[in-house]
Parts: sequence; structure tokens; C-alpha cells
Amino acid sequence: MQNARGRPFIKMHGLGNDFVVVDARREPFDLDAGAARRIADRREGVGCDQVIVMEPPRDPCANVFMRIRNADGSEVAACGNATRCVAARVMTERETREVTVETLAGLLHAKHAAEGKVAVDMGAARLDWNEIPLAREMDTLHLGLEADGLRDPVAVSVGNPHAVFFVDDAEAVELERVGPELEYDALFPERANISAAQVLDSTHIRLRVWERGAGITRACGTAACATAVAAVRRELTERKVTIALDGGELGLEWRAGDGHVIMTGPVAESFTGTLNGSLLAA
Ligand SMILES: N[C@H](CCC[C@H](N)C(=O)O)C(=O)O
Repeated sequence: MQNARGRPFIKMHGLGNDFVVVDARREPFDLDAGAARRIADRREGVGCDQVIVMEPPRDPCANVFMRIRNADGSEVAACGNATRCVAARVMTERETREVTVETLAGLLHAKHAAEGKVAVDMGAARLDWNEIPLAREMDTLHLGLEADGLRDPVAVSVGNPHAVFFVDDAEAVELERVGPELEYDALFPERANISAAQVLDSTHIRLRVWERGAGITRACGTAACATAVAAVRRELTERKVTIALDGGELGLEWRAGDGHVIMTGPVAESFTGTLNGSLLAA
């Protein structure tokens, strides 16, 4: 039951990848696809890339459950930048240096890092075709997919599907045109996030992203994770890299041994507000 008075929210972002965050740990908040679209609408709503709901954890080892809906209303299992934002809020509340965030993709462990940043263990990268998922068995290191000059991507999942294209000049890619075509390619039964990655040197990558269900965003945490994995698999960089997105830099490490991807970056709160009834109920 939605609260007719409307629901308070916090506007947060990670490098400009922005979120409307609703805390539903004490009062349930049923975020359906239509409400997410209306809230995310930058003309009629609050405006954001994803709508995030903090809920009581299901897993006794977790401190909070994070529900994620893209601006198009689709519910997804991973959102790196939002994980840092939610983790920061819960660590501040609990006055702890670390926290476990539960998502549909599993438990993510986060902790404070230097310079006010937050480090999140995004779990093990998934590399098999059926874990991405792809529509048919294929070598995920070379997908044999191309569009508009982009070719030969690497597929990686960090709880959500990514196709990473390595390019000579990331700025030259017309992502707004080729992004939707690739997002909806039949090879991706659950669609895909599309990345254009330019390797600058063995520890630096420039990355631009067309996000599944959100379009071009100023940053995408899970795309940065996927790109770090893809670059190592292609032997283009070291395991620890700095990835420069439109909104700023993330630190990534695809850890040897357990194959977990560690992402470190900033968190910011923009403002608070109230979601009024017209946004919540169609
Ligand atoms: N568009 C993504 C979800 C948000 C990912 C991005 N905001 C991040 O920080 O990881 C998807 O549909 O999988």
C-alpha cells in the first residue's frame, strides 16, 4: 500500500550515474515498472538512471536488500554505483567500516576506502555463455557480433549482462545510435549493457557506456567491472586498472585466485525530496 502522502527519497549518484533511493526498511514500498518509469522521467518525474529501494535483508548475513529498476522500469540484479551509495548510507547509520548488501545477484561486501571512497566486492565475474546469458553456446572472449564499426566484443556478467567492444577512439563511437541496436540484439535474451572501451595503457582505460534500460549514463559500475575483466582476458591490461568514465574515475581489480571484481569509487548525496502520489500510482 503506497503512502498517499508520498514517500521520502534521497537523490544520490556515483560519478553522475544517478539514483532515486527510497528506504523501505520500515515501511514497504511496492515499486512497479510504471512507477519506476514515472520517477525516473527527467521531464515529468524526479529524473534518474535507476530507482533503488532499500529493503530488509532476506539473508541473515546481509544488512540490507537493494532492489534495482532501470529508467525503463526493468528490474535488474546488479548496479555497481548504486551499491556503493547504499553501502555508504548503511555504514554511516551503523557506524561500521563494512557492510553486506544483498541483491538478486547475491551478497556484495562493501567497505570504506581511502579518500571517502567505497570499495565493493562485486563477486566473481561470470564468463560462460549461459551465465551472461547468450542465446546460444559461444566463446565469450570473441562474440562475432558487429554493428556500425564496433566488432568482436567480449561478454562478461557481474550479475548483469555486458558486451565490451575495444575501440581505438571511444569518443568517436556513436553510442546513441549503435547502443540500442546492440542492447536488443537477439544474441542477448536478457538484453545487454554495451561498452566502448579504449585502452590507454596497461593500467588505464577510457570507457563510455550505453546501459540496458537506461541509455548513455555518465558512469556504469558494472560496465567498468566487465571492462576490467575483458581487458585482462584479452591481455590488454594488468589486473588493476583505473577506468575513466564520463563522470570520473573508478578503480578496478579483477582479483587473481577467486576471480572476484573489486570496484572502488566515490559516493555523493544530491538532495532529498518526496515522491508525490501521482508518481506512485498510475
Ligand atoms: N543498466 C544496468 C543496471 C545498472 C548498472 C549501472 N548503473 C551500474 O552502476 O552498474 C543493467 O540493466 O544491467
